[in-house]
Amino acid sequence: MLFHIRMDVQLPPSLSAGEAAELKAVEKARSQELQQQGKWRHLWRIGGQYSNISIFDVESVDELHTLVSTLPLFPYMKIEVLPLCRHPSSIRDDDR
Ligand SMILES: O=C(O)C[C@H]1C=CC(=O)O1
Repeated sequence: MLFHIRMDVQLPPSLSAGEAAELKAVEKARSQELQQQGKWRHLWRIGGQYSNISIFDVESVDELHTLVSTLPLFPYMKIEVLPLCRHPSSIRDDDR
């Protein structure tokens, strides 16, 4: 199952620069692990914003929820999820 996800990050001003850097490093490692596993299929920065557009490829809504809600930055992100279905006119075999 594919999901289009938008993540808007808002770190609290109370977080020190060191704490923010550590959190971002842990988040980066986790996101790269999920990308290696093929779960986090695409990751794009939205220009000019601390936000991304991602495509997740998971087995279920429960799996999606578990992966997203355990991201280190989850407490500091607003997340929007759109479930994706195969378009009948798509020429791409992996669009499912
Ligand atoms: O930077 C972000 O968009 C938030 C998050 C997603 C991947 C990552 O390394 O951080």
